[in-house]
Amino acid sequence: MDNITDTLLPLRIFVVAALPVQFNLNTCLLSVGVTTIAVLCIFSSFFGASLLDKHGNSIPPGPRGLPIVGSFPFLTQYPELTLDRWAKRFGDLYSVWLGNQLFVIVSSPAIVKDLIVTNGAVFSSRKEMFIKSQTVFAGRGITATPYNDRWRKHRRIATGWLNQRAVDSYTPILDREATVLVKDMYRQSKAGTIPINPQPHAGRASLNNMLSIVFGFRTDSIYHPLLGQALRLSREFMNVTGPVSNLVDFLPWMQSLPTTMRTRGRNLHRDLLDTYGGFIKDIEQRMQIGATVPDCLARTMLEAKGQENLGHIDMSILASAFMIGGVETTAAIMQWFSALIPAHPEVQKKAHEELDRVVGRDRLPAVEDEKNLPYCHAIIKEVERCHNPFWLGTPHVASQDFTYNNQFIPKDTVVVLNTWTMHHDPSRHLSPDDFNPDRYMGDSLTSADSANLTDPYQRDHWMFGAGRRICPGMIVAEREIWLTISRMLWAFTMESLPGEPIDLTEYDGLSGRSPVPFRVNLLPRHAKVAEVLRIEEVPA
Ligand code: HEM
Repeated sequence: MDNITDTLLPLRIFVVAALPVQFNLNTCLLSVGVTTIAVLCIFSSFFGASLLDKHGNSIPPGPRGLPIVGSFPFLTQYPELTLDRWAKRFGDLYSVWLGNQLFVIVSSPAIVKDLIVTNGAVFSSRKEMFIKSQTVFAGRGITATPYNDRWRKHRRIATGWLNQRAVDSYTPILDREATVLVKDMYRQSKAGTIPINPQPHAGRASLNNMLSIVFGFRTDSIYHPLLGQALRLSREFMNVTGPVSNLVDFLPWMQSLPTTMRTRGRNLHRDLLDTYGGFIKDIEQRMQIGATVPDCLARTMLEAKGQENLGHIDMSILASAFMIGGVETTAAIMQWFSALIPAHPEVQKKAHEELDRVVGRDRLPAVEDEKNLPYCHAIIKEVERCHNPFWLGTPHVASQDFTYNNQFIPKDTVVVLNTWTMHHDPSRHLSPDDFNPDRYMGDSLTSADSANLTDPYQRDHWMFGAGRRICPGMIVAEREIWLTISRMLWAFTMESLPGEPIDLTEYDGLSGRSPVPFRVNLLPRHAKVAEVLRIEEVPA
């Protein structure tokens, strides 16, 4: 195919897509179709790249979508379920158009490995989305940065703070927050006599861990105003910047218009700088007057800012990426755990038996106990398989043309890991809709180690992404989740309330997901709970 035909192909795709619309509607609406085609002619240049490689291989098949907006309208609610339906129809590698942007959706571990891991040099970039990269992160932010030197620098700083040795050094922080979580739940539930909503407790445990690591301080109560503010910022970030959160990213002509989405993006940028940039300024001032500043990421960045050429916005956005990436995520797993366990008393009973046998009732489970508590370890993996907070992860981008098994993936294509489909593949996970931790018995690996397995079908799950952009916070996240969940299991029997079933299908959030608010009864399991937690008295 010659170049002219190449350039016109997207237009043809559009015209084909537009035909059923015109056919079904009355002649009055025909003019809408004609206008739409005219508009598309103007924007057809945005499709830009050729959709065939030099051997004539075309892009993977996929749903046709609607004129102009492509498949966007089908992905605004429960996108993971729509992607799963399409995977069944179009296969493990298929194309989706959102506005002028081509996405390929990858639904099999083998293809994830071939593309994202083995060909990591090609598939490790990010699309500079208008809202996320340009507006909210102002061209910075490790999560959104293309595969370039700036990303390498930020990734090096992040890994320095999140590697095994670093995580070992601040395990006392994670340990303290996990105990505080259980104590606060015990107190707020008045020793199990009134039901509570676990959400603020999970949120504060995660927030305090990240605040301590990034800024060297913590909040002292679930009513601290920073908790609401931090959770609001994370949620707003997930809602405006998710892979299919807004059409403005995919329709460039909308980007100069004063849309609500653009305003939200700008406000979020301002709020992140005010909040997290504000903490950095405070720390810098304290350092300038020689006050003591605890060891934390912000101090490290300030000390290295000359050498690393880090400006205030760089530091604020990197800190924001930690606060956004590290709070809502781990908190969501704790919440899904608290929502799932009351519905599975048999799972809870087995975990309690294991904890009594291995840890006993005189102390809380610790980091070292994990290897001897395979069932509790398996519960966590199963929660993560069933309720990955990010079904669509953070998409990668092809930085050059690539042909895979005779299917063409043009440069700048966005590549999405369809983790819902991979987590529910019955050939990998028998009866995938069941919550069944037994499926992970015998898998003693951490998720960080599991991600390095040669056989991608043996990997536990895909919650942390894959390849060179894989979540650098895995080690801290896993340790934090282990300490909080194993201690909740140790301390409480968790029960739902009569007449108040916990909804396990609905969720809050467009990109990051957590359960809709619910309450549970947390009954202390034995008389030693208060003693071990050193709770003198519970307020009446
Ligand atoms: C349950 C907890 C978590 C989940 C599910 C999660 C998930 C993810 C995913 C899916 C990605 C994208 C990976 C890819 O591109 O393939 C990611 C990236 C990232 N995560 Fe996490 N994450 C979690 C916890 C954390 C924590 C605790 C931190 C920080 C302390 C963190 C910091 C980051 C950063 C900085 C990136 C960007 C990496 C890059 O683009 O190079 N995450 N995370």
